[in-house]
Amino acid sequence: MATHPQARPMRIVEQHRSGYLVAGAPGEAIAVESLPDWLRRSGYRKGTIAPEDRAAVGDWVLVEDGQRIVAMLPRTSAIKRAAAGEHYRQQLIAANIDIVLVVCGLDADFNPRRIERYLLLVQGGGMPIIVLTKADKPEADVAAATAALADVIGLGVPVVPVNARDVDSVAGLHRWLGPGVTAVLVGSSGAGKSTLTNRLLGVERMKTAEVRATDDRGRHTTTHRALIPLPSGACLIDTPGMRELKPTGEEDLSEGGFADIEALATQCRFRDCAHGNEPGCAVWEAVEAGTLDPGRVGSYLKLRDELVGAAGQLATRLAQKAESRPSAKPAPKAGGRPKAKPAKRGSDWTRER
Ligand SMILES: Nc1nc2c(ncn2[C@@H]2O[C@H](COP(=O)(O)OP(=O)(O)OP(=O)(O)O)[C@@H](O)[C@H]2O)c(=O)[nH]1
Ligand SMILES: [Zn+2]
Repeated sequence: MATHPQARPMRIVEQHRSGYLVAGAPGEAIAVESLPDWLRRSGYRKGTIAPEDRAAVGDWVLVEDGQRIVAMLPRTSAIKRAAAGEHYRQQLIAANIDIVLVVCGLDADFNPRRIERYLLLVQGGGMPIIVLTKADKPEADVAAATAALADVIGLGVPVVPVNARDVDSVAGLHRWLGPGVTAVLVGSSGAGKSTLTNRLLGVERMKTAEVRATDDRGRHTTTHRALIPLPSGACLIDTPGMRELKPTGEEDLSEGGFADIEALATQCRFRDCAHGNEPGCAVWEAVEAGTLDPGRVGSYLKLRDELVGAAGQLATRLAQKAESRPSAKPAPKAGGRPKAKPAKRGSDWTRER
């Protein structure tokens, strides 16, 4: 800010291929020019800015003359995902998030495994709160759902059953959505994210969230804004990118919804226990003792394998990046090493504790 005394801090409320919409106050949406570096195609070439280092919805930037981004301010948090495609890429979905509302319906969509997966994938992106929508439906069984989520609840994650169509019912969420708080919604299609957004906004349809944006060709397009100010003073981010999360390889299984299994794993006889059929596996012993749900172990192992795959791709990408650098600096350590334990299927269990 000292470098750009004329600039004003503004927040990214919408991201387009050609640029950004920013706001300095609720309701604003001003099209601004992006930093030239952010428009350049990223690759392994020297000097290109990685996609995760460019501004995303929720980022604060410095804007000069109300039309040009001149700098990005440091982030407090970020939610990333691995982008789809042949090459490993990270994609930043949203930045500066305090609260993650994991939305799941208490209907046929209810799936505690999916909730655990979301909890893992959004870690580091804010405090999670599980919102169980459709609690008003006859088939909704709040007690059974709460019981199925006992392990996650035990980790301190709040669970709030609501009727997302009812303003009074969602009012319980306001205690987490005070002024200055930024929340993001995740959950599968039909879970009730738009319905919940409308009730939190207190209006019908997402009309107030619609803006008329001018793109660089001067055309007007009506878009759904990604960052929506709520009457409570909080901001709600609802981006399509949140709807399909893939692990980046940087997630730490011990910090997500599987912290209890990771803690158990430290008790396994072999330090590199893959929790397959190794003797002395504390994880399977807990299943046999009836204190751990085998279904959770199954989804834990599946996610762990996905993480190992993603971590391998991430490491390859970082190595390529380091190689393409002219000054042969050593590869960056942070983030380069997969945090997920390698899945050593059928390892020879040599490293006994
Ligand atoms: N009875 C009842 N119906 C709900 C509730 N929440 C959502 N619905 C209904 O479920 C359907 C899907 O809700 P949406 O809000 O569109 O779901 P979404 O998560 O935004 O879905 P996508 O936009 O596809 O990601 C709509 O018909 C809603 O009216 C609820 O708490 N109770
Ligand atoms: Zn084990």
